[in-house]
Amino acid sequence: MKKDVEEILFTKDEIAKKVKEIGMQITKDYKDKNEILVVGVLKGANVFLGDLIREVNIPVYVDFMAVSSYGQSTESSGVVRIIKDLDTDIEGKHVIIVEDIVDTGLTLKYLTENLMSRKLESLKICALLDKPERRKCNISLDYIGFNIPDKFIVGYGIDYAERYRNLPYIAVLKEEAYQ
Ligand SMILES: O=P(O)(O)OC[C@H]1O[C@H](OP(=O)(O)OP(=O)(O)O)[C@H](O)[C@@H]1O
Ligand code: HPA
Ligand SMILES: [Mg+2]
Repeated sequence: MKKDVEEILFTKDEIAKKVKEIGMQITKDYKDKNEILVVGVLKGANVFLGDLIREVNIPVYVDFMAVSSYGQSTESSGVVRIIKDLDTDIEGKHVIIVEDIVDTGLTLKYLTENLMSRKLESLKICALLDKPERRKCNISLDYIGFNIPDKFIVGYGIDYAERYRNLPYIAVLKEEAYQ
């Protein structure tokens, strides 16, 4: 796995520091609410969500949606498929969508429109990584960890063709690894 890595963008410690900061900010912003519901977007956001909720110091409920648009490619198919919907009714809830990466933005556009139709109390978006150069639609992010350049990255939950999710850091993949 490591031989396929061109460059480490963020180390394990840098990620942990950033996740802690985001967790503190969420705690502050929602301190007057009884609870929040965090919706993780599987599979990529799984690792980030696991670390993030342990840095939030108010009652957190967790649910997941699974969507996919990249499959075996480094380019979005443009078609977002729901593979698993939420288990719970989110009407009246304060919801935060937790994403690993925002690239074209198509996944989040689809998800926000879908969740907004369920009459929730409030909706915010938290993404660890933002690749703004590649955006194909307009979405506003409430919590962002790092801005990244227009390169295909892996690690800390994020895959290429289902591989590299278990790298503890976030890295740029060598081109030959996916050609
Ligand atoms: O902004 P976009 O261009 O839509 O890309 C971002 C989405 O793409 C990845 O998911 P993917 O479809 O690869 O599924 P996965 O999380 O199971 O890897 C990533 O985890 C985001 O959910
Ligand atoms: O840079 C990326 N890497 C892996 N998966 C992704 N999905 C959107 N962008 C990316
Ligand atoms: Mg993927």
